[in-house]
Amino acid sequence: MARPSPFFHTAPTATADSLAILHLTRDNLLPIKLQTTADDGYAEGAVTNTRFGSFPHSTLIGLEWGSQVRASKVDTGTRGRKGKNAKKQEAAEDNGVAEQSNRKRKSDEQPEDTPASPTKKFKSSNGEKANGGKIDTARPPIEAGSGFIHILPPTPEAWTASLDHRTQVVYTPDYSYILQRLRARPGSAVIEAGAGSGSFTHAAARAVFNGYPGDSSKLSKRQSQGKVYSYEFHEPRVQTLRDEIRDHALEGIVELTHRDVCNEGFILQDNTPPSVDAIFLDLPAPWQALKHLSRSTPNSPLNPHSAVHLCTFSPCIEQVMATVSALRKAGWTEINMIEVQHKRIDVRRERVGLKEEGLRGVNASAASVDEAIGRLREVETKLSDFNASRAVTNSANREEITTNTSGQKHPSKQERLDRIKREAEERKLYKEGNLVHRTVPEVKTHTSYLVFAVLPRDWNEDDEKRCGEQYPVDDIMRGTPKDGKTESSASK
Ligand SMILES: C[S@@+](CC[C@H](N)C(=O)[O-])C[C@H]1O[C@@H](n2cnc3c(N)ncnc32)[C@H](O)[C@@H]1O
Repeated sequence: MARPSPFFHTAPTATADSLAILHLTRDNLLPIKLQTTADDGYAEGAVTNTRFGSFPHSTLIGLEWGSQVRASKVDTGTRGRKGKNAKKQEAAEDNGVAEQSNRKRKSDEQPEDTPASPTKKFKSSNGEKANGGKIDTARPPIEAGSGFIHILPPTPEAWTASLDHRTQVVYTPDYSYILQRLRARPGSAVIEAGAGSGSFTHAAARAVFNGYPGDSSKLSKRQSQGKVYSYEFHEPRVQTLRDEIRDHALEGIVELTHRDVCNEGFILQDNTPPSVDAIFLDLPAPWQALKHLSRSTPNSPLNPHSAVHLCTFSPCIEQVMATVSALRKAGWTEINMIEVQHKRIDVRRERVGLKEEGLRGVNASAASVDEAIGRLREVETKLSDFNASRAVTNSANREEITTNTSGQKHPSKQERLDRIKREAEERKLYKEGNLVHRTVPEVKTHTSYLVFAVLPRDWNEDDEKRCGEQYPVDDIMRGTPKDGKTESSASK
């Protein structure tokens, strides 16, 4: 029985030795492997350092997915006994992290308020730092109160948002649309070239997954094992993706081949061709690979029993034109081009008015003419009282409470802000204001043109004859199926 992939079978809680995604902010996610044993010298065991503080894995293991986790104070333990330089460097890192986390997030702030820091992300994506001495008994961690994160299960979407970018990647808005148009479903066989950073690979693997190799007894006779055939010609990328496929238990679902598909085609390592229903080409010159995607070439990688759906992903219109022209010449049909213009929509309550002065995330200008006039009157009265009384001559004391000729007490600005803050605690802020929505412009999606096409299955006179015998046209027109029953009697 194959080891289950965390992308297809997620335990209800985060377990040791499994992949988890730490959600730092909306655009900053960090993949880590949860460990029980420490190899980095922290007294608390394995620890992941983030800009929002340190997170011993013992505080993460066993949590339900989606839980909020507070940062902990960690003791560097044996890390402190390492070489002088390493010690210095680590101290600097620790100070940096602590300083950042204090500055960036008070314990009651939302992660979404803070912009992501891409430079930091992959430094800490390894999570744990250089090895120190092994620690067998981890010290219970103490809550630091400096920040928090959320722990998420691994999914292709979270992986895309957190993976180490070796290349431009295909983002979720694009690949969800592509996989749907390619009709990728459990049991499909899909070609993907080039595999690059493996973003599309994970999404495609989930789309086609219907069991592990060796479990074929669970499939019906008509079902085949879903599979992604990935190709990449850049050797270091192949090696990194191969390691990830192994770590994520996707071997058997994803078959990665180191090959230049434009020159060498889609033959697998064992010199056999795959037999696929769908093809996704994310290459600089996809039209050069089309000559290998014909039904007539020897060792054709196309499934002879079904129509084949194709998508190419190109950043410029010249590439699209070259691809479309090659597709037409090669007999592909239903050729069309799509550009996914994904927009993230921010929906929130917008509160406007003077009673919002000093509160966060509001527009504290007057909400109506009446409110503006009221405030002007207040200022006028205060000014005339001030001039009349001449009680305070020093401009620095103007904001102080004074008893004036009108007999009124004018609160200082600080008193007004304190009052507004007190009153806000009593208000149901989530219900107030106008519900507004705006598109967020900076959604991460590599805008490209998607060209789709379909290559129908080959059809000859024998196929026509066989089909005619199986579904006689005259009988169908008379409403008499092959077994002699009329449609109405058959449906009774
Ligand atoms: C934009 S990246 C693909 C990103 C990938 N789809 C993802 O979602 O992470 C393009 C990849 O195609 C690879 N490539 C370019 N020409 C190729 C060829 N002829 N055969 C195989 N791979 C190729 C490049 O090395 C690069 O890694």
